[in-house]
Amino acid sequence: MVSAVPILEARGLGRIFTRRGGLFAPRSVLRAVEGIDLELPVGGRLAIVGESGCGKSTLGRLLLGLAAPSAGTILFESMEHGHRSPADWKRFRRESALVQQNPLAALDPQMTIGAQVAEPLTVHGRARGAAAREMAERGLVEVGLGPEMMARFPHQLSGGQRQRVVIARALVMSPKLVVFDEAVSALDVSVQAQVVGLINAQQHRLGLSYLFISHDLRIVRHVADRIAVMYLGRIVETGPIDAIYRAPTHPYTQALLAAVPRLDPRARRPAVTIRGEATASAADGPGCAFRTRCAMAIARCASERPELLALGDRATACHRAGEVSEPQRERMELVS
Ligand SMILES: Nc1ncnc2c1ncn2[C@@H]1O[C@H](COP(=O)(O)OP(=O)(O)OP(=O)(O)O)[C@@H](O)[C@H]1O
Repeated sequence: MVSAVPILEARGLGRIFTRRGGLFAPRSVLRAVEGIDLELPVGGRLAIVGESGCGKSTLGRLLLGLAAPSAGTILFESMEHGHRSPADWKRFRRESALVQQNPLAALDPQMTIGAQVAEPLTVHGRARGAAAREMAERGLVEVGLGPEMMARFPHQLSGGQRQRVVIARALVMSPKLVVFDEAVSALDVSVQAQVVGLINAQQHRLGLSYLFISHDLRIVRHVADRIAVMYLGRIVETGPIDAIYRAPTHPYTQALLAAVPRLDPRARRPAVTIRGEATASAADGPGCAFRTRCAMAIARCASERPELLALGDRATACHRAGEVSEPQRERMELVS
């Protein structure tokens, strides 16, 4: 059951990276994340999607306080990150977790699986010794791994088993908030399905609130209630996942979904990619950052940045939102 009270909120969130210039190149500023507003209700499951480099990981790290924002505020359980004392940060660290793509990099090759899953419990003073080991073993069983895994080392496990270990370690503290950042992207399709099932089961069991960051639109449908589509640092469309998949209104979301033919097994569309690439410079200036790749762009798109405007429980940042008809959409796919 999803509560209406947000556990996590972001307002006007931004992160700038300054790139040092070379001999002939001036310093440049990259707006990796800009103007992000979002709310995650207790028990909410929000997917963040978009192409590589659009700022998804940076957003996840900002929300977890692992990177400092250049602008905006983040509130977890109504407390601003910027106002946290060291003790408040400690509590937040206990109550939040990040699960990343590469389990081998996340695990220590020299430590047994049992010791690694128990580690957060001892580090945060929750349990130690036999009690911590028992909780770790239970955590492993909950992600479908037998107690015999306790004594093994990461290299003795398959990729899917290692990712389960990473999830067990993230969940052993019963966190309230988890950011899954491309958490299943490196796994085989069948293992992906198992891990997605596991995430769903654990979410249900713990009443977790989470962000699920992915570039893979086939997967997010199975793990999220709402979706936010990012393009060059900004959210361009957001809303309930079923409604957005059924009727996307932003041309970028439409193109992303059109590029995933297997979303709808009845559709016999070829896999297509959106023409061109997202270039960071397109986000500078007054217009829409997507206009250079958009088959629907008009003069206004170059002169005026579309705001993220709400319509009911969804919102879109496009001057031509919702104008695209089914036949036009087919043509758009052919253009790309
Ligand atoms: N520490 C950093 N210093 C400089 N630029 C950075 C840094 N971290 C990220 N960036 C840049 O910020 C932009 C957003 O990166 P980010 O990793 O958040 O995107 P992403 O959508 O998660 O992409 P991917 O899926 O490829 O990880 C990219 O252009 C990236 O090169």
